[in-house]
Amino acid sequence: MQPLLKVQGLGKQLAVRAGLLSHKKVSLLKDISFCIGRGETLAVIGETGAGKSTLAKVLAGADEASSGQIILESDLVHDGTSRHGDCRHIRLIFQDPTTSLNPALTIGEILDDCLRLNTELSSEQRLEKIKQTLAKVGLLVEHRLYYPHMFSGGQLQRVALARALILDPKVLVLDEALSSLDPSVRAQTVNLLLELQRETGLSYVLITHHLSLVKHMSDQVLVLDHGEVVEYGKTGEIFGNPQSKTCQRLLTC
Ligand SMILES: Nc1ncnc2c1ncn2[C@@H]1O[C@H](COP(=O)(O)OP(=O)(O)OP(=O)(O)O)[C@@H](O)[C@H]1O
Repeated sequence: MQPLLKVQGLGKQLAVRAGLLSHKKVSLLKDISFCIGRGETLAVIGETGAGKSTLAKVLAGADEASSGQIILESDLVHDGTSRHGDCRHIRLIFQDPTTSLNPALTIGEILDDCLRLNTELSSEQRLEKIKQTLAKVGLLVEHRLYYPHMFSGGQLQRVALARALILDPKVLVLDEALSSLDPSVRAQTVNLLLELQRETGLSYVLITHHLSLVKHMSDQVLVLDHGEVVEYGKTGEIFGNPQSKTCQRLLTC
C-alpha cells in the first residue's frame, strides 16, 4: 500500500558563527527516512536536543530542510532544495497554545483568518466551517466569540486543534502538544485525537517524552539521537526489544 507520507534522506544544516569572521556548518538532522500510512501514528522520541522539534518544524514547513525529500500522497512537498505547494496538508501544534494564538482576536476571527488566507470560501461558508470545526473538537459554537484568555489550558489546546483541523490536513504534527495538560485533560484530549483519527483517517507525528502516550497512541516509533535515526520500527517491537543504547536508556527512564 502507498504510504501517505514518505520522508527520504531529510537533512537540516545550519551555519553557526565559529569565530570573528568564520562560520561552520552544524547538522541538526541527518539522513532521516520514514513512512506513515493513512490513519497511522508515528511517535518520535529522543533525549533533549536530539532534533525532534527541528524535525517537526521541517515537516510542517515552518523551517526549511537542506536536503532530502518529503512526499505526501505522491506529491513532492520538499525536493531537497525548496518547499512546494502550501502548508495546509501538514499542520503543527506546539506545547503552549498561548504563544501562537493572537490575544487580540476572538477564536472565530483566528479561525476565519486561517480560512480567508488559505481558501476561496465565502463568508457564510467560512462561518459554517468554523461552527463544524468547533463542534468536531468538543467546543461550543458560542466559543467563537471568546478571546484566548477566556479558556482553560485544555480548552486552548482544543482551539489550537481546531485551527489545525479547519484546513482539513492529512497529517498533524503534535510537538509536546499534550505535555502541559493535567492528566485528566490529557486523557480526554488523547481520546478526542484517537476518535478524529478513526473518523477521518488523519495521521499523526507524535513528539513526546511521555512513553505511556507513545505506547497508547503510536503504531511506529522513531528514535532520534544527535539528529540521526538510531532505531525505527513497530511500537510493540521497539518497546519489547529495544536495540540501540539510546532507546534502552529512554525506555528505562
Ligand atoms: N536556530 C538554531 N541555531 C542553532 N542551534 C539550533 C537552532 N535550533 C536548534 N538548534 C540546536 O539543534 C539541536 C536540536 O534542537 P531541537 O529543539 O530540535 O531538539 P529537541 O529534540 O526538540 O529537544 P527538546 O526535547 O529539549 O525539545 C539542539 O542542539 C539545538 O540547540
